Amino acid sequence: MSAKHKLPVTIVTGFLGSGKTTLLQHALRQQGMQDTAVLVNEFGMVGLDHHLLQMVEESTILLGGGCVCCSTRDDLVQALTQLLNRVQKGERDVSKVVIETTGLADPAPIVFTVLSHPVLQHHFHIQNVIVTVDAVNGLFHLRRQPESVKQALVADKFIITKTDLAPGEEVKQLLRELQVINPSAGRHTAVHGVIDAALLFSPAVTIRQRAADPAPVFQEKGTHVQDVNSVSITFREPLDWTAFGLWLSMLLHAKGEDIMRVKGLLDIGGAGPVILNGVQHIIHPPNHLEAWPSEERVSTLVFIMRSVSPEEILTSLEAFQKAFDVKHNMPEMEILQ
Ligand SMILES: Nc1nc2c(ncn2[C@@H]2O[C@H](COP(=O)(O)OP(=O)(O)OP(=O)(O)O)[C@@H](O)[C@H]2O)c(=O)[nH]1
Repeated sequence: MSAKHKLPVTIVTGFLGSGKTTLLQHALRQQGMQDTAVLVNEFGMVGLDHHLLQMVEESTILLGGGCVCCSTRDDLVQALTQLLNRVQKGERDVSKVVIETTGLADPAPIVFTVLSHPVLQHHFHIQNVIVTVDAVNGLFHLRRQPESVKQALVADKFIITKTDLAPGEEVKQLLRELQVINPSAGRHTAVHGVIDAALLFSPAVTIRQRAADPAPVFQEKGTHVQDVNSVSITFREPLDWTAFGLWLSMLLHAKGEDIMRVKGLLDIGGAGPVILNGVQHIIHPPNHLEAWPSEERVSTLVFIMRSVSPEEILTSLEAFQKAFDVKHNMPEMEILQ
């Protein structure tokens, strides 16, 4: 396959909760995006993003649990190889591929995998590395979370999200820091994911040799997850939304900086679930879905945190239930990773 016939791959990365899924949901609905194959990778075994993306792109593939940059590159190879087979047999029309990474991924190994794999390198090329940066938490993440800096370093385009929630001066400061870290990357803003897909997916002009360098890939393999915990809590009966909200607010108030991400698909008694989205201490307005994505109607809550143990979360929940006499709803906990 000649270079010009290789399928373009766009990697969408960005720190936890910075708006990757929101950006893609919006982009995939636009004209010219119909033949896009989407691969989603999530930290922790419970994937929720693919449910959201499936609403716009029915063939969204969820890569296995863990982080695509260190533990599941084989999954990535497998998923791309399978996709290639289907395209070659004429079973699928695909004009581009999008890989949404976890919020903790180092995108360099993903780029390296595509560029160096003996089969993939002949059929795919990396067109763009898009990095979403949350205007509210971006500076904090760049200073505290090494993964956030690694993502910024390989960006072809920064998409600054949530500028509706951040003061203009903070946004300017964030832009200045990004300029210092990676002056060659383009910088754009998107509120609630609204951006022209043509601009988002236009080929990057930056040079990628740096990201394709294999050396850091193996040195850094897996290191970022060392002090990160992830836990999934399920409830088999509908939740009391008010009591639940109170508990979560109290928990985030106490541990705000160390709980990096909360995501939930919650049964609060309606026809469909509520999607809960928290980033650091901010809980975004919940999204009510009309129907459940699968037959099982179970509330799932996923926490990703640094320096907080899964047991602390469960103990806090149980203490709250006891103190407020919340009946039923005994949680089941599964420690991920
Ligand atoms: N106000 C506001 N909220 C936003 C914006 N972009 C995203 N959000 C909200 O931020 C939350 C997290 O967004 P996601 O798109 O799930 O973020 P993500 O990067 O895919 O999250 P992970 O996959 O967990 O890393 C959701 O509640 C979004 O609705 C924005 O520009 N403005």
